[in-house]
Amino acid sequence: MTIKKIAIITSGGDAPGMNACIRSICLSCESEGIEVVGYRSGYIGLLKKESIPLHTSLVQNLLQRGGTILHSARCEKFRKDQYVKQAAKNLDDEEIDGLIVIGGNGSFKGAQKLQYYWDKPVIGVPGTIDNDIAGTDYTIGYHTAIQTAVESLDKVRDTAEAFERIFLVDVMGREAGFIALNSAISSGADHVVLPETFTSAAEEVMKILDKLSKRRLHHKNSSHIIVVTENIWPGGLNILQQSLEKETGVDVRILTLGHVQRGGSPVWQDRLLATKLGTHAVHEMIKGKKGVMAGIKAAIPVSIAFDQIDSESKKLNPFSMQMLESLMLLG
Ligand SMILES: Nc1ncnc2c1ncn2[C@@H]1O[C@H](COP(=O)(O)OP(=O)(O)O)[C@@H](O)[C@H]1O
Ligand SMILES: O=P(O)(O)OC[C@H]1O[C@](O)(COP(=O)(O)O)[C@@H](O)[C@@H]1O
Repeated sequence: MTIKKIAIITSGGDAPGMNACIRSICLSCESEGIEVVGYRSGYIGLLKKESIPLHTSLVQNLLQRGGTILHSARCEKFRKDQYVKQAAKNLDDEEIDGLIVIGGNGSFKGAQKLQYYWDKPVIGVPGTIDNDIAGTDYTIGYHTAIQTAVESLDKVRDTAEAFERIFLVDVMGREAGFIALNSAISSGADHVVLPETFTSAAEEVMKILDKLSKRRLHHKNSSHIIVVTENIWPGGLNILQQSLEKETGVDVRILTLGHVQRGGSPVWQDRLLATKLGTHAVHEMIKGKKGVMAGIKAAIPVSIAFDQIDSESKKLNPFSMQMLESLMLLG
């Protein structure tokens, strides 16, 4: 089948580098003589037929811009088959020959369903700060989110040190510890609470107290930074704050980094990844591939079928986890 016109959506949590990916898709299509449109706000735009032509003039200077010019959204309706069928019909009505979905795991579930009801190709590109998509080493936005977290953690260290305080810093990741683990290592944090290793609040408090007392043998009167993955602490971080204040007598403060981790100009790793994956997605579509994610393995673009993406298989790096245990005791 000849591809004459394709569409793009950005769906789920936005991530720095989504714009760079849109640019890459448009430029690759331009050189192949393919027309490109974008639907606004993910699957919502697809259902409302809200498309805009993406001329190459529109994507100039987009490489370095955070956010997504197409806007993003979570569309609950799309979980129902009737709406997926409606989207397939809308794409046919607009004579679209292929769809590229830039998003996370949820967006790919929608893309997989759409592929079931639509005979033209649907290709996913992993875009989420969480890096929680199996089958790809990295996702677009992940490196920028870590950079943002590390810059904040460095600043927190300055004020924590001045007051000899303990800081609990809440970072994003949904149910995955990739941002937490790597921002903790890169900022020299004293402890990290990860969903992958969390057992119970009581056990984690014991671990924290043990680390703090060992660290104090080396560094008296020092500050402590504890990075905690969001949504993990039963009852919220103020419960941990209270128990640490009680046990140590030290002032404990909480900082939630929140959505700043999703914003900002993408770092070079995300620009490069987004550019590679956007181009790869277009080339794969031209070759006739469908129902796949364009991912990256050892710096080489790969294609993985949606039904082969095993969400359990994406693990934190075991070397990093071991290293963290030994380094954190020394500061
Ligand atoms: N099981 C599903 N079936 C169909 N569509 C889904 C499904 N899960 C998620 N989606 C669609 O993908 C959107 C984004 O999913 P979400 O999990 O919020 O973000 P992300 O794609 O970043 O993981 C949802 O709002 C919905 O429109
Ligand atoms: O913007 P919202 O709806 O508050 O969502 C917050 C969630 O989105 C994320 O920032 C990104 O997650 P997804 O890319 O999977 O959507 C998570 O880290 C966080 O838990």
